[in-house]
Amino acid sequence: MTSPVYLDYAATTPVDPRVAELMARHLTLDGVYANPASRSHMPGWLAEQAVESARRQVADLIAADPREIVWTSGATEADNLALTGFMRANRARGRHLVTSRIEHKAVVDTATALEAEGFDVTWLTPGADGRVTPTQLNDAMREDTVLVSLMAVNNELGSIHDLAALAEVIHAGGAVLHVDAAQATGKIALDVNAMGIDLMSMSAHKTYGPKGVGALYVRRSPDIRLEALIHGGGHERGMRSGTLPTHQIAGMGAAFALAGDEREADHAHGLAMRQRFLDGLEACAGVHCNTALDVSVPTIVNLAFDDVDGESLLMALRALAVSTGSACNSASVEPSYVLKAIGIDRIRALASIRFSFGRFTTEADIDTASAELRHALGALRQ
Ligand SMILES: Cc1ncc(COP(=O)(O)O)c(C=O)c1O
Ligand code: FES
Repeated sequence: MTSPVYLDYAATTPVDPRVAELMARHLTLDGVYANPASRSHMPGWLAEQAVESARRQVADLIAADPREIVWTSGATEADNLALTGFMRANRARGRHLVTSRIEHKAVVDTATALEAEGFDVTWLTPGADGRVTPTQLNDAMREDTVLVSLMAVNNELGSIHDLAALAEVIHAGGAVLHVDAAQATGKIALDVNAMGIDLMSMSAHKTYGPKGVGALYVRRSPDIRLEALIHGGGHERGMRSGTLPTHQIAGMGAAFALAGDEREADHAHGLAMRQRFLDGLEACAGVHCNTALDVSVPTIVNLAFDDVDGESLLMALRALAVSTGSACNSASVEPSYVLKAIGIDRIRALASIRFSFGRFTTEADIDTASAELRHALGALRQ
């Protein structure tokens, strides 16, 4: 069996070969293998240098100061640290958190756990374009609102939030903005100061870096206080203990440096691939776009198909590696909570598929995808 055409970049991207090569050099005796916390010898200093240079590369992509970057195991941990760490540390100031119904489970489930801990959560329902508006947010703000968590780019739809406009409302209300940017790094320009972002979760593996590493941006001025969730040796200024995985971190740094250098080229490639894909489906009847293309990243297209069932369609599309929604929920037979939240009915949500592509997707991949789809739709509708 030939391997399927990979169109699930939103679940994870392949590691860029330039990144993989660098990571390998950080694992063995010939390279930077020591514990970066070891202060008593040169191998330790070299490892520390590698970590600090990666910290600068990550900070540079988002126009932050390297001292504002805290390494984590991924965006899930960064989301947990941002929400739980912030709400617990700021309990005395207020107990109200605002978020949306289309956040990733790492935010949704953390906010739900905080509700059980006695915090109060307002769940905003975005519009059909997958976006919360500043007016809507303004209406949800209260005296005791301390934190608002909204994602930069939605992982199922690709929709982009207008963070700068939302941040204005949040800061006017005296609260802090946390952004889940797992799907945004390398896709849209990010500048924490220009956009008014106070906390931001990032992940390496959505941006051509390795799985198992991420970071949380934590604003220093004004200083954001967080209560640590992982206690131990006091690494990362006490915010996240644990020996730093030098090779993972170096990989994330290199991947983020490439993301900055290649963002425009990646974007242009994404637009061309999306156009080719949609052109290839023009002859198909009963295809609806769940993604609001004009306000979304070009690399995620969520489509609904009339008169077919999603599971049968996925089965018929075995030549393509695609999914009905997020990888985490792909074992579920329930329709996506994200599609439901933007007002898509159950039947259509069940017959929806997310196509996501990226840096290494070729025209031939796209042509195979549209041909397979045309064929499967024809066969299933007969
Ligand atoms: C929007 C969003 N947030 C968080 C995550 C989780 O990131 P990680 O796999 O790094 O924990 C993902 C990816 O699955 C995501 O798409
Ligand atoms: S963590 Fe995002 S799909 Fe699972």
